Amino acid sequence: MMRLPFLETRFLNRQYVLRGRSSGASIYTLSKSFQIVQATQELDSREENVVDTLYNGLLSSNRACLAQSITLTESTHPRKRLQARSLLKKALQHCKQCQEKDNSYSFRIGLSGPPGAGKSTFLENMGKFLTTRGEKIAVLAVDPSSTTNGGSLMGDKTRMQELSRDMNAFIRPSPTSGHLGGVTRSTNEAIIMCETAGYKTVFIETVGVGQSEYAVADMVDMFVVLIPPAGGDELQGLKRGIMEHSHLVVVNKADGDLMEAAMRMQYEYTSSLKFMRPISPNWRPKVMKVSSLTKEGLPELWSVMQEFHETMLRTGELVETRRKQQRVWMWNYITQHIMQVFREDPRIKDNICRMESNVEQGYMTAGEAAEILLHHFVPNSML
Ligand SMILES: Nc1nc2c(ncn2[C@@H]2O[C@H](COP(=O)(O)OP(=O)(O)OP(=O)(O)O)[C@@H](O)[C@H]2O)c(=O)[nH]1
Repeated sequence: MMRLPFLETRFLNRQYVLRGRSSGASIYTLSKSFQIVQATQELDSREENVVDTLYNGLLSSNRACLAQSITLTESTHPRKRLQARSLLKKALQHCKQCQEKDNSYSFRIGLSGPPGAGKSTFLENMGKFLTTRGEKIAVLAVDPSSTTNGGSLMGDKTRMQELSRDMNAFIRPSPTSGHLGGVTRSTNEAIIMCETAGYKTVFIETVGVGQSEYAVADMVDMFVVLIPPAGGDELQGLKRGIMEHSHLVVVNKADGDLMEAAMRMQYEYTSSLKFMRPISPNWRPKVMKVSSLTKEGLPELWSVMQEFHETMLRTGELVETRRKQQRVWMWNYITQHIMQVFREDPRIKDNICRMESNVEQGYMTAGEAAEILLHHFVPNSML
């Protein structure tokens, strides 16, 4: 047994100690059979107190505790990660008990749409509509662009001002750092925290309609795309992707001079549905139009959303989809993390470019280059 600061490492037969991040934030043992065990250590009594206070705060729906709990899950500090894990375990147990007791499942809704489609206005007014009916709603923003430009587009603006003052609403801007994997992981965990705090309707909002936005589709029950009535060529090109991923397309700004264009858009999208494979065996995607400004169509839209939730619960599809999603995410995180460790490994880093060039120029097959790199990484592996 070998001791490392903060972490206890278990050595199985042939294992290699790897630094998970350049900051040395986490240390992993990698076994011969590629089994990865993240070393852990018990929480001390102060840390346990922190976790208990946050958990009790969540149960009493304390918004400050909810915000702190989410911040904890976003931390990459090893001690904080340990606390986050302990808190998440309690939170998950609580959610599971609620589900088993009265089959009460939260409703996770992904909302995407190009900039300017009216997402903030929509969430502000839909949110108010729901909170006045006594619902508790959470809005979590995910800004995939923040992972490449280091800043959050959505965090910069003051959005949903009225809703943010509403005691029945909780709004959280996007985490501003980390790679997409990190951001989506934080969002997954933030959803659990919100649900533990009694926010039974959780909106996950992303800017844009592209590949990274569709990642959000894999963490929600219902994926909704909000589009403006006149989308131009760009939106036209994305139409197929939008239709393939969405349970519901909402044409916003169906008011005043834009009403006619909104109707045309609704018709066009409805027609193209005929040529699409249904996204679910129990639900046929719908195209609706609303005005977030005048609030027209919002109650009808909510009825359809509820119909979806009820159908998915009744048929068991919601539970089944969530199970699949969790499995997929687990492997996504593992893959992302291993790739990061691999690329940053000093034995690999300097050789990557050379191997890529060898492969590109035909001096080596892709398989051979991969084998060489993997041998540097796990010298005794049976490749
Ligand atoms: N006429 C009309 N205008 C709307 C409606 N909803 C939003 N808008 C306007 O559209 C513009 C963009 O609205 P936002 O809510 O900021 O849009 P967004 O999608 O959140 O934009 P980003 O934050 O840039 O992604 C604003 O000027 C809104 O007033 C609507 O239903 N009807």
